[in-house]
Amino acid sequence: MARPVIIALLGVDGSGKSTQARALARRLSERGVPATYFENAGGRPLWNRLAHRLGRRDGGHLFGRRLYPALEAAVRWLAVARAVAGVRLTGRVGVMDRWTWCQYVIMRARGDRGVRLVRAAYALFPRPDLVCFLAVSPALAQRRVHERGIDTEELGHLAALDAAYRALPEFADFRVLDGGADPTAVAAALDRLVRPLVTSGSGDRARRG
Ligand SMILES: Cc1cn([C@H]2C[C@H](O)[C@@H](COP(=O)(O)OP(=O)(O)O)O2)c(=O)[nH]c1=O
Repeated sequence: MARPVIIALLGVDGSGKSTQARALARRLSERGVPATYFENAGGRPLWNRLAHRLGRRDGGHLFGRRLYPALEAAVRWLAVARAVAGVRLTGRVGVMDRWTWCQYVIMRARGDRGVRLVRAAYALFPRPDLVCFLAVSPALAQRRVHERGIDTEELGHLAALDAAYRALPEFADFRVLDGGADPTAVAAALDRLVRPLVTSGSGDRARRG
């Protein structure tokens, strides 16, 4: 059985990952390349809702600065494991909204300890065949998050996330797309990068090189 293709979209909150990843999975499936969208979240909205209910500011405030990142990393580990199992069992292309790096980045941006430990725990996950970083200015990201109306983001935090992505040792291997561009242009750019990896009628990888 051929190893299924995994495509990951990364970027700060509001960069358009979810919108673009969902649309990409849909386009691929419509074109005869069965694809599934996976949201590899760390459960932050859930933790925050729980915290608000218990009268705390957010998940970090409720669980503390050591336990909260561990909980978030564990939830994301489970999500990524489920996504990897999903594509391996079905052979479908996996379009990943976030990947392991998002956890390291959020921990670095918050100044959490334990990134090396989390990296070790995530080391068993495969490297996606294509990783796209949707680059947006913190101001645009903040505006989009605000308009989405689910949560809010500090400008400084968005800038710290962006910097943490760019500081990743793997960043040079990511394909950087202008996430602030018109969504149809972003989708077209994604399609151009994805096309050589997939063959119509199957989720199998079109072998490169
Ligand atoms: C991609 C995109 C999203 N949006 C909106 C849709 C969402 O309400 C919000 C955030 O997009 P979303 O795809 O949810 O971003 P992320 O998953 O990276 O957090 O911005 C735009 O207004 N313009 C765009 O080009």
